[in-house]
Amino acid sequence: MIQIRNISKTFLQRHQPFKALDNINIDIAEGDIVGIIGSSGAGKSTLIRCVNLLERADGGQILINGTDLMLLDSKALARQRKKIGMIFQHFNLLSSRTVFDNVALPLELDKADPSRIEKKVRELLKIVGLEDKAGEYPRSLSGGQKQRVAIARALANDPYLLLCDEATSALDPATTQSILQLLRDINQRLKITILLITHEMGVVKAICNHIAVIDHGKLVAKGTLAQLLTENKHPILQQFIHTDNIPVPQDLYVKMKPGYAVGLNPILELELTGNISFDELISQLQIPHRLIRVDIEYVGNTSFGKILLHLQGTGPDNDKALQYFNQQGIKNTIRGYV
Ligand SMILES: Nc1ncnc2c1ncn2[C@@H]1O[C@H](COP(=O)(O)OP(=O)(O)OP(=O)(O)O)[C@@H](O)[C@H]1O
Repeated sequence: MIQIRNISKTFLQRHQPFKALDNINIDIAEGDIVGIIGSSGAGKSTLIRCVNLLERADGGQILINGTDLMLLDSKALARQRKKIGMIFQHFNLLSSRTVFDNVALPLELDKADPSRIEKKVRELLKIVGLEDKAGEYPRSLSGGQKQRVAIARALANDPYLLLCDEATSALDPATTQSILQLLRDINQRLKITILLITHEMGVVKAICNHIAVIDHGKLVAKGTLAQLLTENKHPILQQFIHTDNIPVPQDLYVKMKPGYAVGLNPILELELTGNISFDELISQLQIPHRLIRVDIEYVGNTSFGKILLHLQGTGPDNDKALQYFNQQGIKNTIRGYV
């Protein structure tokens, strides 16, 4: 269990104190993947650096299974730090060392014997899928491969916690997915708790069980993604929900009329914001209809996103359906009539 307790951090900016973190409290359970999100300058990097004391907070506690890292002397802190791995946006590999030697570095610093280093590095390279790259130099690797090397290096001392500072921000979407998959595997297979910071909502949606939202140095929300989307309306969370209108397909668009006329049926855009699941909505909609487009995501037992629907019941039936949506608090917009 990792407990971040009352962590504040003040920097001097042009001789003036600036509070980058203001009394942050977060609990991280063993085996969790926690994402810290927030806009640029919110304090994410500062917070993650306070966790392994790369940055020393003004006050507060960083409790790891009850031990407060802030109170340790430098020797004891160094011992604890070995058990906290960290990866960065720009990988931070040593260009003069091969892949093998980059991964071996923490073990060499720890004065491990060569046979143990050999065995451990081979094992780590296998975990990250780079067994065949041991002798290469970082310059000949892709961004994703470099991050894999950095992950292997971060795992060298068998950490219980992995800190990821914008670890996928320099990678393309496909590579991002593969690195996230690797992080998920590591979390599950090696039982390593992960604390990551990101400004990419996709990253959080892909792997985090819990989320903390930081804004101007303050913790403004925390919980599961589903909880945050349903209970907390902080503007930063709205980015999770699709806001663009769904385009009406061309064949319907050309026939669409702006107002009701006898024989026409409404084309509706519905917005699901977590209060009802898509499956439940469809099962409750007991009138003829056609789903034109569904752009939703499942988060836990709820659904978020938009649906374009052509109601095809009788006039009164269509009205009843609209009434039902309103009663359920489902935002609905009539885009036109066909
Ligand atoms: N060493 C420092 N000296 C002075 N101010 C600093 C220092 N480090 C960070 N800050 C300030 O603290 C605030 C938070 O910075 P931080 O890097 O933690 O934000 P962030 O949320 O990680 O942003 P980004 O996503 O852009 O990296 C910023 O206003 C930054 O200018």
